[in-house]
Amino acid sequence: MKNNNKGVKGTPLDMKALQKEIGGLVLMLLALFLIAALLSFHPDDEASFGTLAWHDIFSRSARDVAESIHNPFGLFGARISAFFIRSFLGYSVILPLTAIFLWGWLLLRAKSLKPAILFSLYSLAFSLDIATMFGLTSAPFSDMMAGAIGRMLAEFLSVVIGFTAALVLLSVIALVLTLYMGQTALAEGMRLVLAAVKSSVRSFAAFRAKRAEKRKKKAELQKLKEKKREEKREEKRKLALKKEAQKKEELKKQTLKQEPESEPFVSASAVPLVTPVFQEELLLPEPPLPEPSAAERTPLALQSKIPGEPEMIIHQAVREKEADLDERRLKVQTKDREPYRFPSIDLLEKVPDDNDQIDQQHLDESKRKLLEKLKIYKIEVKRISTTVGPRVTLFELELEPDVKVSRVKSLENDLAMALSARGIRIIAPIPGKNAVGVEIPNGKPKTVWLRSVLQVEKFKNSTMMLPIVLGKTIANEVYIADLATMPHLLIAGATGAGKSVCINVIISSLLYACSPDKVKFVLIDPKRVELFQYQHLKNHFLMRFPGIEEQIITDPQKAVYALKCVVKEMEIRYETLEKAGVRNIGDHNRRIPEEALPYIVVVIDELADLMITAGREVEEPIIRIAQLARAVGIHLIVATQRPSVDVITGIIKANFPARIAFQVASRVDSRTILDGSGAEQLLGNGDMLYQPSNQPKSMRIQGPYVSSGEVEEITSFIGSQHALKNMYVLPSPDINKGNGISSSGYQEKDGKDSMFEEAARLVVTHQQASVSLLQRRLRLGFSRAGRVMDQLEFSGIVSEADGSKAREVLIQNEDSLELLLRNLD
Ligand SMILES: Nc1ncnc2c1ncn2[C@@H]1O[C@H](COP(=O)(O)OP(=O)(O)OP(=O)(O)O)[C@@H](O)[C@H]1O
Repeated sequence: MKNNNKGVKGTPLDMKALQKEIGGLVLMLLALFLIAALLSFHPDDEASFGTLAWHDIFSRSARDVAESIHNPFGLFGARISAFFIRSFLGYSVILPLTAIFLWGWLLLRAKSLKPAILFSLYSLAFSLDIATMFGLTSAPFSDMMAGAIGRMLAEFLSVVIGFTAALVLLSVIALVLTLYMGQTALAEGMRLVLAAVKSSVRSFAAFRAKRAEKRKKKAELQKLKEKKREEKREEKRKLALKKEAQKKEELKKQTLKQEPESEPFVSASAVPLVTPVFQEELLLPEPPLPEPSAAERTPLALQSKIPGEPEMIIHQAVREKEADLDERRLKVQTKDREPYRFPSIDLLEKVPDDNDQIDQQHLDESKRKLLEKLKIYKIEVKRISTTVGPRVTLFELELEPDVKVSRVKSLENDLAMALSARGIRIIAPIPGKNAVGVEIPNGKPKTVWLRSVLQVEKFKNSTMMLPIVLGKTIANEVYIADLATMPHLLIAGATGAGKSVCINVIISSLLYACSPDKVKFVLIDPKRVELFQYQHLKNHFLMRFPGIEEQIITDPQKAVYALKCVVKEMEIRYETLEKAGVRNIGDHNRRIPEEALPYIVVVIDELADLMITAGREVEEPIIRIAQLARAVGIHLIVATQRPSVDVITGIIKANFPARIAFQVASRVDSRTILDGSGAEQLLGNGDMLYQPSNQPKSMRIQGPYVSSGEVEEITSFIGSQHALKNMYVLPSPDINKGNGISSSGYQEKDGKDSMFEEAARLVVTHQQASVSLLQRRLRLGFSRAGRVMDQLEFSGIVSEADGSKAREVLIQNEDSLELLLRNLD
């Protein structure tokens, strides 16, 4: 017989109800998420994810972009809200989203869906009406209320029935909807929504209370277990002590039996043991630490072993093979048949005689304090090995198997206090090793001189394209990186920490390694004082810019121009490579050596100064170069003393995988630069953490020191030579045609957007220069409209952007505009 049990769980009917409930809950949560993301819309987020496609949302670059996102729902929330506001119905979409919530609620409660259908229709009609109304107006916030659909409908209506009739019609529709439908559907809908919200809040509160109760119970259970375990341990200990005492007693009896006539002598081990404390008191003191003799101090790779302490192995410092740089061919002939001489190494000051002796006393002292502190926290160390670097010593601690690595990491501040030293850094664990690293500053820090790191075989025989010496690692190894593979470098750190010295070292390395045919520099120095010494390089290494005299750029507006010239050069180079049928500059130069292209190194010493004055205008070309220039041999070195997210924006960071952090004020600053802490513990004076683009962890390096006197010597030596006949002039961003790599996909004419002239006429007719006007009237996307506005500014049609103030239209009437457009042609 068939059982018709409708109410029993597990029947098909019940499953259906469950599915509906789950569906309802999902709809409610989705609606709440979308509403919250929409209300958290932040206009700056669009700039951050501007170049990130939807499908890149899980990529590595997305993680960096996500850091600069203001929307609390992250990248996804930011994109969704921007989609609703820009491409859909603007904020008016909130009503249809509320309708989704209502659907969910009614499904969950298994109620009739009629009110939801009514409310959906009403909300859709009402939001379309409102969005179109805002689309008709040009109030500052109207763009955000209308969205693309509202603007499109407004445009259509104003063409078909005119602006006034459209406004009247829409107002009447809104009134009718509010008065008639509103009384029924809206009232009902709102009542239900309110009921749903109240009930959700109540359920959530109940859920939280339940969880708190559960947690409390769990904690009590844990305590009970711990107590029992402790009791068991105590019992075991007592038993062991009892056994030990019995053993001793027996031993004593035997001894007394064997030596009845001997002198009464009480040895420490023969004393009957009553308590473990007594036993500890009777232990003989450890022999005093032997003073290290002079002979012990000198050899490297020695071992120290103090009874009761883990043995210490001192690693031998790497001895770099020296080489005389002046032995190579110093005189070469440039492409335009001018002789060129490389600077001699003798232009750098002689390195003071520095002995390699290890400060053994400081080493032992640091080790003792370190172990003492670890002992307090019950962290047992099996073995220690040390490597003495130029500024810090690395203690590698091999821990007992049961010690957690994270415990040592949490002691960073306590250890710093115990050793009364700044600059203690804990690496837990050391990558690839079963050990924790503790870096402790040396008692007597050593300066690493530029001459000493250039005079090595590694540099002399380097096959790198653009070798730059970054300094010495903790093992005293000279570290050379290839700028050509980096391919761009971000340098950040507090003022006075060593950024400028580092830039001088990098440029000097390149001057010692490359001829003027191989590398050229674009130097941008908004601080005006850092790079002026390189003026001497103007006839050999510095790029020229069309229309401006200066070769070292200090003015922010000229910096934007110079960067745009570099972007143009990059585009032309792409065309050249395409024509030659090669993939990168290396292949091109090998295939057509007579037309070899020089590498271009763009140095910006103080990005913050540029970002403050030129903002997005400067960010845009930097990002374009950073994203595309690697294959064509253009490399950026950007330094800043302000490691904040408004200077190192997510998108800049995403495109500079190789970074150097000098000492910074806080952990937050360190994170901004390196995505991890550590730079706040650095010592200044060239002590850096270098994050290579191809490795997950940063490494500590001591940067070399080069004085401004030495830089002056090198540059004036080069400047005193015959000027090159053919100087490299960058193309003007506007004059040259062609755009081989236009990533935006829109047509360009003479470097300008195809809508440029129409946009110019529009802003002059309306005497209003806003990006939203261009978006609305010319149906351009947000970023394209922004670019067109930049072109209008560059052609002198509108003023430059000034914070929140609207731009001014600089051309008063259409006749003057036509004249200007003809001249631009
Ligand atoms: N590698 C180094 N070795 C030894 N001392 C150094 C090193 N680098 C920098 N210093 C010392 O620190 C001082 C400041 O360095 P530098 O001018 O490079 O700092 P900065 O970070 O560029 O500062 P700012 O942002 O104010 O320009 C130098 O004058 C020098 O005395």
